[in-house]
Amino acid sequence: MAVMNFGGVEENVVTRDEFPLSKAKEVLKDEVIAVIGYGVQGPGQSLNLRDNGFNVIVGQRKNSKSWDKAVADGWVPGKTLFEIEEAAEKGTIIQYLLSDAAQIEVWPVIKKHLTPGKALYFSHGFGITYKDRTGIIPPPDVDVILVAPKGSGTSLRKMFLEGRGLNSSYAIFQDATGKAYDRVIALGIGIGSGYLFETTFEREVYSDLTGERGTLMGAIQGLFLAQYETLREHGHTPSEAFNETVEELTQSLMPLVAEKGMDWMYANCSTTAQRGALDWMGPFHDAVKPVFEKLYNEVASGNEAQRSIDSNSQPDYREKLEEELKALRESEMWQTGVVVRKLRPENN
Ligand SMILES: NC(=O)C1=CN([C@@H]2O[C@H](COP(=O)(O)OP(=O)(O)OC[C@H]3O[C@@H](n4cnc5c(N)ncnc54)[C@H](O)[C@@H]3O)[C@@H](O)[C@H]2O)C=CC1
Ligand SMILES: CC(=O)[C@](C)(O)C(=O)O
Ligand SMILES: [Mg+2]
Ligand SMILES: [Mg+2]
Repeated sequence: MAVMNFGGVEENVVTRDEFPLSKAKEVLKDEVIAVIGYGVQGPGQSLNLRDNGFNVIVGQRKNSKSWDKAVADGWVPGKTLFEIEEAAEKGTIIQYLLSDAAQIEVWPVIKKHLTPGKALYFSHGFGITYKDRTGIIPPPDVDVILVAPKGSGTSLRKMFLEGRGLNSSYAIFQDATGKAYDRVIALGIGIGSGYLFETTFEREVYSDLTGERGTLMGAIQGLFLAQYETLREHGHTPSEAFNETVEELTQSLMPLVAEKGMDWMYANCSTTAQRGALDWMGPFHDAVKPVFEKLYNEVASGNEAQRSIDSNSQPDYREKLEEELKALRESEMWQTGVVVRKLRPENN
């Protein structure tokens, strides 16, 4: 484990140099890794593990779209693809990658097969941290570990195929065997993480729920829409409003931020833009800070988790989500986006 200085604060990180794939394979050579669930993280993690040469099987409900997808991805029924219970029985490491709500429902089945010495692996601190609400309380004689890729399972797979690596956090909740550290890091490297940074189950879920509701997904749409509406209400055309809100950000400016940070992006814009951005970042910060504070409190109190459990436990929750996504997709702003994307020269 390396101690690295992040802007003046020291943290533990594990890199591939220090814990190479060969070491990960040695650590896990006698393990059967059962990846339970084949939604978004399941495919990314299991395919990367398989391509990296680990002994991995998939557990998924039969007669589901995800089962058919697993077959299409080369998992073989009866050999490497099983019903959830059978996979849980065969696995010495159980990667619990059902949706967080489904994890509650299926828990009794998984628990039954958590015999001494096995490891239970999560990619979210949700089930364990909110145990009073999820009922997920593992037996004391198994390792309980976490690797949380910081991005979509789709990106985890895509970046792996490009020879890159998404970073992940890792945590140990319970070390029953004395092998939890080696197991968690080996799995983190095996699924294709670029590097791993240390956390706890609680800090992972609090930061993750805040991030996705905040800047990563919720806040960004709120911000985009507020600016788009303002421009439209003042007579600007859809293409002008969209380009000035979304397209320029994703195509030109965010890649500069990704490359060398915010000051670098600023420095590559006009001095007029720099003056204005430096003046207006304060008021925007002050306007949204109270919303972030409220959001964090809702996460830490468990209210957000409860809302997500309640809505995801409805039988028609997928249909309802799809309806809301459809409304987003059909809004003027995102319909404008469809046309704008088509106009990118590389897309035609
Ligand atoms: N989606 C992502 O990229 C990320 C997800 N995570 C975490 O990874 C875990 C898995 O998340 P996703 O891949 O998004 O899950 P998902 O929502 O795509 O669902 C995974 C699987 O659960 C199965 N499933 C749903 N309800 C079921 C039920 N009642 N009984 C049996 N199976 C059922 C589905 O068939 C699907 O294959 C969660 O803990 C999530 O928070 C962490 C980082 C990113
Ligand atoms: C992709 C990811 O890490 C999220 C946004 O936290 C999630 O899908 O839960
Ligand atoms: Mg996340
Ligand atoms: Mg999340």
